[in-house]
Amino acid sequence: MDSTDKSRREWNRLIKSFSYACNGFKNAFVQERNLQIHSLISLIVIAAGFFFGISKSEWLVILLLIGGMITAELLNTAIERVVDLVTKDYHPLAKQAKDIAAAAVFVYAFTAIIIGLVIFLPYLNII
Ligand SMILES: Nc1ncnc2c1ncn2[C@@H]1O[C@H](COP(=O)(O)OP(=O)(O)OP(=O)(O)O)[C@@H](O)[C@H]1O
Repeated sequence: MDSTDKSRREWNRLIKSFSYACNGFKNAFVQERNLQIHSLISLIVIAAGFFFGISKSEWLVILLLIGGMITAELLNTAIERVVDLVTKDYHPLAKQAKDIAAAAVFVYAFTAIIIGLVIFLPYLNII
């Protein structure tokens, strides 16, 4: 196999991985109301960023928060699916796994809200 074939196969693998990730996002988005709500809030925050003309460093923080929030929600969904795959019966460890994953999203969301307020409140001339 020459190097052109090898790099074509690498590209195909990369494209396949990307399409699996797109499918994963689509599935989670269609089925998870929380992910839809977080995506909507993200769009509102982006619109607010344009409206208030926030600085470049503020944009970087906001984008990091949005990416982190959606990533946390996706990981939470993945954990829920794995738990449901392992058992449909009540199990204290299943409960712990789901509740801890949900807590991770909550902690991230709470942090994001605080940082969001620190960024946007000065633009509202409230503080
Ligand atoms: N197999 C299980 N064993 C024990 N507790 C479970 C099990 N499955 C879910 N639970 C618990 O029941 C509650 C509801 O879980 P559920 O799977 O409906 O997710 P959820 O928190 O409603 O999230 P979502 O709305 O994203 O589905 C949670 O406290 C969860 O820990």
